[in-house]
Amino acid sequence: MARYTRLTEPIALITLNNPPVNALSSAVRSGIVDSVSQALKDDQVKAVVFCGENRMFSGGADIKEFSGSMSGPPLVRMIHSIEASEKLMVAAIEGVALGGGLELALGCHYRVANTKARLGLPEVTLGFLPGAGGTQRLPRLTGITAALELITTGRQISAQEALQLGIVDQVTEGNAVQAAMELALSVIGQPLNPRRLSLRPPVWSADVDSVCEVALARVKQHSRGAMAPVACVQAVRAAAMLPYSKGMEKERQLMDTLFRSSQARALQYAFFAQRNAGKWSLPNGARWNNTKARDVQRVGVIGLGTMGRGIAVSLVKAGLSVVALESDAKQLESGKKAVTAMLQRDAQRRGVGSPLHLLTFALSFHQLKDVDLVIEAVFEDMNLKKRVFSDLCKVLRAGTLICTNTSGLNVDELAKVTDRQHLVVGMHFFAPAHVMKLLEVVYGSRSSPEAVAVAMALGKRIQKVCVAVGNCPGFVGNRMLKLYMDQSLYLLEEGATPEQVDQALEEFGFAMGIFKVADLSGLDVGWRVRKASGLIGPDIDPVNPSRWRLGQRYCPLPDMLCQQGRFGQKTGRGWYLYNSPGSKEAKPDPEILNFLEDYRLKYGITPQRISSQEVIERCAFSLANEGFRILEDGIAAGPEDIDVIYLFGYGWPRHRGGPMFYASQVGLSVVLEKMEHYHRIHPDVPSLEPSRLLRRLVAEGSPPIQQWRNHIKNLHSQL
Ligand SMILES: CCCCCCCCCCCCC/C=C/C(=O)SCCNC(=O)CCNC(=O)[C@H](O)C(C)(C)COP(=O)(O)OP(=O)(O)OC[C@H]1O[C@@H](n2cnc3c(N)ncnc32)[C@H](O)[C@@H]1OP(=O)(O)O
Repeated sequence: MARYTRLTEPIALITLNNPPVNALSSAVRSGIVDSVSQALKDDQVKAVVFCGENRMFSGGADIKEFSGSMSGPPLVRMIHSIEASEKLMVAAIEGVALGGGLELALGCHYRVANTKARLGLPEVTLGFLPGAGGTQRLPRLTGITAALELITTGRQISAQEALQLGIVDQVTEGNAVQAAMELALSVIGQPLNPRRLSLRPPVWSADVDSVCEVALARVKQHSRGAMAPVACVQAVRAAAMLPYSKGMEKERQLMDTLFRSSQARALQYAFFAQRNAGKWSLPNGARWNNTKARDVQRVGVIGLGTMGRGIAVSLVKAGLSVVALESDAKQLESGKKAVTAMLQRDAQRRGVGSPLHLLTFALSFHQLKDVDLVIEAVFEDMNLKKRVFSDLCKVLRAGTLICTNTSGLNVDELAKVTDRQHLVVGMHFFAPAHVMKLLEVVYGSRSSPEAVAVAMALGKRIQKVCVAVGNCPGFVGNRMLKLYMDQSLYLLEEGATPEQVDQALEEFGFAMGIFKVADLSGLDVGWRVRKASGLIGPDIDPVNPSRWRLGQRYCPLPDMLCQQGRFGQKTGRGWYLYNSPGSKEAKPDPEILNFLEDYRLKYGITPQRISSQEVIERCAFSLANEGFRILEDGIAAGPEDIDVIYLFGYGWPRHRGGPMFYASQVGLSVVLEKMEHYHRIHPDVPSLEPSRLLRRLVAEGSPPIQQWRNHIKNLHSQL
């Protein structure tokens, strides 16, 4: 796990060997300790160079170990003894030096990095802080301001930036191990004390307190209730105010608290859930590792509205060649302008050449004849999409995949109009498609494993977090969203205000409350969908609309707002008031409060006091309850996939893991009890009835979330 090599020069090489990222597992730490002791015992060895196998220094401490009982040599002590060693220690950084990996390098007396290396302390993203001395050593190298920024954000930096900040001593285009050896030979014998960071005074900033206050205010504003960024500021402040040993005590204290927190558990769960999502599986047994994806080079994008533009930009940025099609010249021209401007801006920002040569704009389907895959992104209308699909079949080569960017329409129904049902899948992007990371890849009943593999691989290539999901109305994300939205609306009927609901959700950690999100997306979008689905029609009285549709409770409030032309931000009025159409600052609107009061009076609803706790329980538990139904139906392969969808597509706070993880943390029996309670009070809302899977998991002793997949398998095998 750490290989010791005695070189001909007076140098020993210690190679960390724990693929794929050389994480500092207990075995690796033991290997390092043994190797260092071997080097110290060998009188001929004057210097030690640390490096990683496969040109990868280290991805840090082994995150998997954090959920068990930690054994082996502690990282803090190991790094301390490396720093205190009487022999010269040099880190040769290639690939990445992250977290504990960088902390190990900071314990060395010199650091050399390859130009392509990336360095960082991302522990904050896992719910704690660089607890192996990173909060105390880094500020002593870079000064407080830079250390605060790096540690509180977890940002990874290039070798070049690391050199500018003083984190590495040398950057090389060539082999970092070779360069580290040469550096070692040139400094052997020089005093080591000045190189021991723990002995250095911190690089003082004129006013540590005010720098830390500013940092604290910034992290509080962005952290949405996450504790780790705040603790990171406190630890770095200690580095500036206290001697090293006291600073280390503070780091340890803060680490102890964070390490045990549910937030750290949630963030570490999210780390693995995200990586797990790529390991897709289908109910027929096809999986990521038994299905080959063929290569895609040329993609057609149909429709250059908001979604199509974002999709085209994402594809071109990843180096794919794109044919973008519109139905008329005017729309093509406006799409072309927008896509070109987005790509040029991006190239300018990143300091790279413009990729516009990869783009072709077209008005005729015939120009798509050579593409490997098409993504249809026309208006969300089944008949229109069907027309596009059958037109496509007339021009596409036999093996070309047809993907639909629908947010919830039936993929099987669309596939039926084609001559290649096995090559049809959904690719549900989220707006704005060039920014949002999530991609739901929707397999229909006839989609071939290869088609799913191709869509997943393409999604990964354009840097999306892809989740394979089954075909049902709304798929996973929007199917759950509907119930979340319904609950929020019922809360308004029962006495809450949009601000009150949003405030509770934002305090919980959502990036934005649901009513602000609705205003941003445009209330008319849902209105159109409800009209198309027959929920609103000529038989509904527009003045006194019924609160009962299709056999269950229905809230007509959003329809009534739309009738008043209140479509949200774009019209300057929605659930909130805006200074002008298009402006973003949402202000409470007294008109809405009167409107809600009149509505309750009209329907004889006595307003109740709604607590924040009730808002969270009804919204979050409804999401989880529907998540359980999705698992029962086999639409998602596991709870982690659902959580990834909510983390990357719906602003669920990462430090709460996702709705399914949250339910597991609150306790499944508590969630069951609450759902039973709310269903008793609101029997007209069938979705509040606890799902079968939730009941079953509780009956089986509420197993940890990592075991739910087995229970679901058993449930399916009994059906
Ligand atoms: C009880 C109270 C006690 C309290 C006190 C406790 C004191 C304890 C002190 C401990 C001090 C610890 C201080 C240090 C902490 C850390 O170092 S935490 C880890 C910090 N590092 C990271 O966050 C990096 C995470 N990894 C990445 O960002 C990326 O993986 C990568 C390294 C940049 C590589 O990316 P890519 O090539 O895209 O590959 P991936 O798909 O992401 O990963 C490949 C597989 O490797 C697994 N993996 C990656 N990193 C780690 C890791 N650090 N530990 C374990 N496993 C890791 C990843 O899950 C993938 O696995 P598979 O999916 O199985 O292939």
